[in-house]
Amino acid sequence: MQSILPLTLEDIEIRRNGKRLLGPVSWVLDGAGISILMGPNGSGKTTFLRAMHGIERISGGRIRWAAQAPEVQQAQAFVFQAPIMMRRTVRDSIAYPLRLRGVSRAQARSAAEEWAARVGLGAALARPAMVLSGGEKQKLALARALVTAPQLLFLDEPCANLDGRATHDIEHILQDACKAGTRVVMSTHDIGQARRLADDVLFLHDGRLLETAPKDQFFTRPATPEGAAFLKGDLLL
Ligand SMILES: Nc1ncnc2c1ncn2[C@@H]1O[C@H](COP(=O)(O)OP(=O)(O)OP(=O)(O)O)[C@@H](O)[C@H]1O
Repeated sequence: MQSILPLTLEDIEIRRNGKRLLGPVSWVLDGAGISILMGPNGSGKTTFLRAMHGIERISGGRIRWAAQAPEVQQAQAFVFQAPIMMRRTVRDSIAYPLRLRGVSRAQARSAAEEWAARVGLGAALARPAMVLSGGEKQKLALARALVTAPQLLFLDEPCANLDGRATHDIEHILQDACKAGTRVVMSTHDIGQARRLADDVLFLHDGRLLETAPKDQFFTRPATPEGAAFLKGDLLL
């Protein structure tokens, strides 16, 4: 399949009710690895991820992909902070994106079982997805996203409801997905997680992309006073 990357953002801006939520932001998403969005609450991380994924109306600027619409949609996935569950079992929920892509029922079920085991839901295959705990829903959402081996995966705070063990497992799954060729872009509040996972960091403040830097550079020599203050744990007003 043709690569959907690079994704080029040219001065994109998002405004709602006269308020600027994001932008203007320019960025090119390409290559391999894990990019991590950091920034204080309300700095625009979720809005930025949603804009790239194509589910946020753009008020200005341009978004360009290297491929056409159907491929672009099929080759990417998004794990939401509060994933929406279907009225299906865990097994069928994970199998669903494959069924949509025309994979046979038997193959989809077998891939779903493999992914359920990988995210630690192997014992929950027959349970309704709706009754899972918050952390289990996040794991299911990750399995449902990765079962199609997407070229590009967006995640919004994927470990927000998870304990240390589950976070560790998810981080390894993301690193494996990355090695298998999935480009990952995610937000996190957890500076430790960014240090563990990031290849590069995008630092947002007040809807503006203040820094884009390789991880080591951002953590040792942030280029802006806001970035430095954020890393020190100061409140950014
Ligand atoms: N649909 C909307 N209409 C109006 N304002 C919105 C809308 N969605 C988000 N906002 C506002 O846009 C700003 C950016 O929100 P966003 O959720 O993108 O930030 P964030 O960095 O992801 O925050 P957090 O870390 O708290 O999840 C916030 O001030 C938020 O209140």
